[in-house]
Amino acid sequence: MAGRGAMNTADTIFALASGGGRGAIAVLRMSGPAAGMALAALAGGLPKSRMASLRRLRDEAGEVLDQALVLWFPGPHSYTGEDSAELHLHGGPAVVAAVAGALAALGARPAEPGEFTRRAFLNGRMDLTAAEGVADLVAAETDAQRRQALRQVDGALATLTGAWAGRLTRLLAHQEAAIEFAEDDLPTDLGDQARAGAVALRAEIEQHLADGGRGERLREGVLVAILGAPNAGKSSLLNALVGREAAIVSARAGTTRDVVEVRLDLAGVPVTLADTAGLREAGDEIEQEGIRRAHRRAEEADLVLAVFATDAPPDAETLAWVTPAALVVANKVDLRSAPATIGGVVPLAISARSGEGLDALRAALSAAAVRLAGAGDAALLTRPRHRAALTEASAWLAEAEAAALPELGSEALRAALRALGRLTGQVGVEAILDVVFRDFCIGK
Ligand SMILES: Nc1nc2c(ncn2[C@@H]2O[C@H](COP(=O)(O)OP(=O)(O)OP(=O)(O)O)[C@@H](O)[C@H]2O)c(=O)[nH]1
Ligand SMILES: [K+]
Ligand SMILES: [Mg+2]
Repeated sequence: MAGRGAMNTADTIFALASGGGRGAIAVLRMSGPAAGMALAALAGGLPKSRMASLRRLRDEAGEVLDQALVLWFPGPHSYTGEDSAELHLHGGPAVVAAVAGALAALGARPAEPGEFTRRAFLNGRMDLTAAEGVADLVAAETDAQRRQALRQVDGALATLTGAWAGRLTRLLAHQEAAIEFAEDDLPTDLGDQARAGAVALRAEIEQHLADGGRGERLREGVLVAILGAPNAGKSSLLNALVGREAAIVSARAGTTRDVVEVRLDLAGVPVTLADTAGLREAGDEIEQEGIRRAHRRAEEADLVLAVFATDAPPDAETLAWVTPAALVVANKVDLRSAPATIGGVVPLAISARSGEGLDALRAALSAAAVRLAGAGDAALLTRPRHRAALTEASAWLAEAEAAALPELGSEALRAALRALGRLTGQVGVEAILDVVFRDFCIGK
């Protein structure tokens, strides 16, 4: 066993690559050493490479299972790097089940989630960040997410990391040379050069680390918590923003208890909008639990939307959440005009009932979402794993800069290089493979 993957790559695997359920066409893909044999057995011979051919598929008993387009991708120039095939079947569940049964009878086994891409990585067809990008692309719900994932598939993060690793390798060479020359008692500034290079490189890495977590947030979605006193109109506002009655609205204070969450696409950024229980001291046990949940969600939120109603004075509980980072809303301007400021902030004047001011609020929310998550067009870190690797590389560079002896500096530079290698999957891969591929879907 090569040690790079826990699953046996001697197996030939297959999986439905298109979505489950009934569809016009279902794509079954397979990969592995027996893919050619299995395809030939099913289709009565191997078709031309990478050309779609219409074939009758038969099982071992000779029964026709379907008429399908079949594609043959001999390795190593395939997605996985192995011999692979695709069967474009009629999309009925019985057809898919019959063909899957025939493949199993030929010795292939159902693939694990992410196993195709895992094999592509193991066979050097892509680096780890590109593999992660594939998972993100499949999961992308919005334009900005799609752009970010595609950039990562295209190698934006790997290219950046590779360039840093190249520079580090040169620094290391300088440092090693400095050690050699020092033994020969020759004066040299190679060590100083290496040190200066480390300083510059660390500054660049730190700049990327200081990205405000935008890439990660775009992957996960931005969380916006709607807070306010009972009856401020939080649930009405949520409903108005999503255009449906997602939350119960009533004239009774304390209507909302559980947190009600809806998903919105704002300027290509996925946003979860959380409606919460109105903040107040009074109320029964259930309402108090609701208020605790409101506070918890607000603490977790990337953005707080503080809602006040023009027909009541601003309440202290909600005012406590008004910060320069919060969006402040004065609702019910159809009843009374909005105050100039609330808690020192100019509020957005809206009416959840008449719709006044909602476009401006939507624009403000979109701008905040893009500020928090980016638009998907930079080579950003998209996972905690990336951040951890770069943080470690930066720490080792700092160590190299401070090293009292050139030998210690060399050691630290080498450690920094290893940290960068972990990001793209060149080093230490055993420990992270399962983490990376666990959130893939089956068939990818
Ligand atoms: N006139 C007017 N009434 C509104 C507006 N928005 C909400 N209301 C009314 O205010 C009352 C409370 O609205 P909700 O949306 O339930 O308020 P809430 O903040 O979710 O209340 P809780 O869930 O109890 O905390 C309802 O009777 C709404 O119809 C508005 O813009 N103008
Ligand atoms: K209410
Ligand atoms: Mg409510």
